[in-house]
Amino acid sequence: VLAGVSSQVLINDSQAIQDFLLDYNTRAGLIAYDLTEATWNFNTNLTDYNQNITLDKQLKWDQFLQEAASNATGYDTSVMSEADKRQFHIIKDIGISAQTNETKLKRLNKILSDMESIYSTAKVCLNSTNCVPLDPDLTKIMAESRDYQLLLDVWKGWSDASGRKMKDLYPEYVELSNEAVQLLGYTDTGAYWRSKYETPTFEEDVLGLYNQLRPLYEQLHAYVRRKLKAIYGSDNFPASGHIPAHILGNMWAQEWDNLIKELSPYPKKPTFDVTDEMIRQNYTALKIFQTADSFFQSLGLIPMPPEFWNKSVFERPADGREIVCHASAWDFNNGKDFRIKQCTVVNSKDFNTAHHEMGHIEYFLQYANQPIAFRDGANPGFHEAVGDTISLSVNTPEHMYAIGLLKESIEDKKSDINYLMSMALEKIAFLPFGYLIDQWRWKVFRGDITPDKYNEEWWNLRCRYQGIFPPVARSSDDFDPGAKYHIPANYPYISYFVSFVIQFQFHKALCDEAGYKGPLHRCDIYNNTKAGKKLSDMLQLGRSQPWPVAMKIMTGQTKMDAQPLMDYFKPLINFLKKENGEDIGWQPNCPSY
Ligand SMILES: CC(=O)N[C@@H](CC(=O)O)C(=O)NC[C@H](CC1(C(=O)N[C@@H](Cc2ccc(O)cc2)C(=O)O)CCCC1)C(=O)O
Ligand SMILES: [Zn+2]
Repeated sequence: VLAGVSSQVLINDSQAIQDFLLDYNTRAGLIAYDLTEATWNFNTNLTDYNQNITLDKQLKWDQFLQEAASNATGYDTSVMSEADKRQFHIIKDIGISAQTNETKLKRLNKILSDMESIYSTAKVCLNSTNCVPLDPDLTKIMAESRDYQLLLDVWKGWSDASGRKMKDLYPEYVELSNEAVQLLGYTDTGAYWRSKYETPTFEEDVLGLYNQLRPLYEQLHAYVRRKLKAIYGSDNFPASGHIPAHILGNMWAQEWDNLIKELSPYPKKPTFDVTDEMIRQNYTALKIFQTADSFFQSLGLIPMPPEFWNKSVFERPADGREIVCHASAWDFNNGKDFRIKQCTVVNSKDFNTAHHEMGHIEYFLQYANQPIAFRDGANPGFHEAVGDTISLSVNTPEHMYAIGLLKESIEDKKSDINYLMSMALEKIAFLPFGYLIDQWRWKVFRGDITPDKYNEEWWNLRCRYQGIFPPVARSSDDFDPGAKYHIPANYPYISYFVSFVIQFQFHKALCDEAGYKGPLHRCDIYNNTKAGKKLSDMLQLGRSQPWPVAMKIMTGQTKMDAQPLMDYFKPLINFLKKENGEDIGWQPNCPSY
């Protein structure tokens, strides 16, 4: 007997198609608002009560998506416009919400919620009475301490308090997530995540970009290694050439700009770190966001709306409640309510983070009139690049001088090198980290890395790509990937690697549009509404077109291109090549103890 082939007649009436889309957008907006509100309440007050409400709303949202995706298959896309075809495709492409087995879906959502809670409430006891969280305490120690052993205790303590606690949840998550996306025809979760780029050669493209940029990282790594050897003594540095993972000013060694005072090539010249001046001028968290908002407005972009100022959380609440301190930007899907949650500390790092988060909000605002299916970045890297592109202008000595956070701008070549070094310690240092996180996860989702090898393979990638190594032997009970927010929070990460490349393309494009002629690293598009218009023309598209269309609107061409980044840092790389000579590189494998 033939399997019951449903010979359903596809609906091809144009009015019926428009009615479906209108109904979807209306209902999706309301249900998404409910879920976002509940998730916000939970993230800003991590109680079981709030978790249960959030999980209940999540299930309702998943079931709505399943129903809409199922109904959408009843329509004949061959009679539709390209735009409507694209909407229907996205409406059907519902990811892990596709899991129709309610028990499995609830278990998957519970595991994800629990992993993020474990991370966000983890604490390290510095002594028998003082146990402190990552934000701001451990972050501050990792940034400011130069005590090798204290840094080691905090680094190990954090991994024990976070990653170890979720070790057994992760394999279960992987299995349930893969099973869900396989219902949509994806081979595994990594394939589903990569499909957001709509680029068949995406993995090769990012590998190509990484290989192009690797020489810049090798030069920076060699310079920093030599400087740190002088500080900590060469005993702690193995012959393999790796740097201990805990002495780079950051819990994950992903950005090294907290070491600028020790690493500045010309210590007698300014380092352009504005933290002290911000404190001297009594900057508050609110003033940081007002300053960011005024830059966006100077470009003619949309100002932060009243709800943003009334409902955002700009500081860790003082009432002792547990919250998710990891910064984030929220779109409540009603065209009016947009918020940032950030446990802001008054320093230059959080000043930049505020611009990064506001970049997300500006994107939300610019595409608010798009149908819900199109309210997303042209690709996930675009969403991450908006705020950072603005920050490339904001961080210039010229701009910091213009807003009174620097008493002087750059007056000579040495200061210029110091500035490029401070930017390289954030942008070049990040590249291998931004690349490797999802190399690990894509392999885990594919089954190329099994649970018994999770931690070993994590460190093989960290040793190989970052040229760092774990300062204490790792045990089979460790789960160091879980010590990095985006793993328990289930955020794809390659979007940041893409962003760190394309933000320099965007910066160059906007500087060209503004008629700027000087070196790229000194360009500040402040007050330039012509550049602002080019940016908003791209942002308004949201995800309504494939990202090469958005890239062409911004840069005149359709590809990711590392050249603007390499041009930006050229003077520094020349300096480093002279400084480093032949003392560069490291063995691919981790050093043995
Ligand atoms: C509702 C919701 O969750 N929304 C999403 C946004 C969206 O998808 O709409 C969101 O808010 N994600 C949070 C995440 C926070 C930050 C982050 O995690 N950054 C990476 C990498 C990095 C490092 C340096 C840098 O300059 C830029 C990025 C890290 O710190 O490792 C913390 C500091 C900066 C950005 C973010 O904003 O991307
Ligand atoms: Zn972001």
